[in-house]
Amino acid sequence: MIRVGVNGYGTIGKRVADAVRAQPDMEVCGVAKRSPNYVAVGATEAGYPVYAADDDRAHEFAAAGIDLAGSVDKLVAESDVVVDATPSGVGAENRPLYEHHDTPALFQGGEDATVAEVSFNARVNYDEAEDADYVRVVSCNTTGLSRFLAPLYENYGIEKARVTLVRRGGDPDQTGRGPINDAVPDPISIPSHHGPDVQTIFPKLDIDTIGLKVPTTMMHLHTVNVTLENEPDDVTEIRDRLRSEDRILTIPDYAGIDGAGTLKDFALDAGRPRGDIWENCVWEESITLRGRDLYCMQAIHQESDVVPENVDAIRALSGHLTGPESRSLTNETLGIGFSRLDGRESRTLDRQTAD
Ligand SMILES: NC(=O)C1=CN([C@@H]2O[C@H](COP(=O)(O)OP(=O)(O)OC[C@H]3O[C@@H](n4cnc5c(N)ncnc54)[C@H](OP(=O)(O)O)[C@@H]3O)[C@@H](O)[C@H]2O)C=CC1
Ligand SMILES: O=C(OP(=O)(O)O)[C@H](O)COP(=O)(O)O
Repeated sequence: MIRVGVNGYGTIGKRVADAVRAQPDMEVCGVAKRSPNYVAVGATEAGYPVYAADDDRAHEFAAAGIDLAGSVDKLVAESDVVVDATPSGVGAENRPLYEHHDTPALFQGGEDATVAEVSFNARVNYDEAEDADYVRVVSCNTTGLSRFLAPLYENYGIEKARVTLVRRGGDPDQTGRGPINDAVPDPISIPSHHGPDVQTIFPKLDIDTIGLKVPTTMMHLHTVNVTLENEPDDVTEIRDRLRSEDRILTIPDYAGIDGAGTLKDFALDAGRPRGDIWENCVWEESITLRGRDLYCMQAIHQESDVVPENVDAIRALSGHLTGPESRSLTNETLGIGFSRLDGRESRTLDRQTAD
């Protein structure tokens, strides 16, 4: 059993902890939290030993009636691997703690790429993490782009990728974020950090990215334009390649899923925990070919798409399963890949091919 400690139990940390607990070869040895709020209460109710991320605030946990198992130092010492899911920049400050205990660690996409030896995506470069002690799981948007680009890169070659990222303003629990009535270039300069970040996964890829923020908490939405090196036979060939990817959910036109709202409703109806959508969500109708130019739109659930990647990165660091074995086990245990939309045809796309 791989003993996993989770340092930072927020949006990402709590999801990673639950996903780790679902694995037959892993156990959660504890989670570190800074504030004794409702999320900390949830951790105790879920049965996770709670450790203090900040010793100076330990007395606040006692006052709130939350028993602590110790300080984060003890959690790191007892873990085989630590998943650091603290806010951007804090992970880098924590790295000396992991080094001190000789404990391998994962960092998240809010950290600079220099925080770790390898930036990770399970579909593309699992093997590179096998010899590493410190791995960074790239951000939600970068994960979504890497999954989408991988089959295109492998099968056709990519001359150039151009992506506009319509970014959610904040997560549902981030009550202070916005905008609340605007569409804001973010960043206003081009490229956004996502292009260079994708290049930490595909070092030779030519990609430009543009970002803006809008007033929603649900999902990010990408418009993607890829100039392929070799022309596919037709658009259904692309659709079928995307369909065969384990962490891409393709949405047929009949489904009536017209945006992030219906996607979230679909996930809740399907009984997904917290309404999470671990897969990229690609609208089949949007897949369009003009010669070697491919156009497409996809939605990315920012709170959850990196969760299976964290699970696979833990295995990569521990080195006891291959990438395909790990991905398949993670998918099976979390329920990734099953969709009640499977096997249904998209009328519009088939018409487009017939034309
Ligand atoms: N949210 C998202 O959409 C995504 C986030 N990421 C990345 O994941 C990482 C975590 O983000 P997210 O889960 O959203 O963050 P949250 O703010 O939701 O959670 C952060 C957690 O870290 C704890 N924490 C805060 N400050 C410290 C500190 N100084 N030392 C130790 N622990 C601390 C918080 O504790 P407390 O609440 O008790 O203060 C909380 O438990 C970031 O790198 C982010 O960029 C990646 C993909 C998507
Ligand atoms: O990793 C994320 O997005 P990103 O890929 O735009 O950096 C998360 O959605 C966090 O984004 P935030 O930096 O807007 O909180």
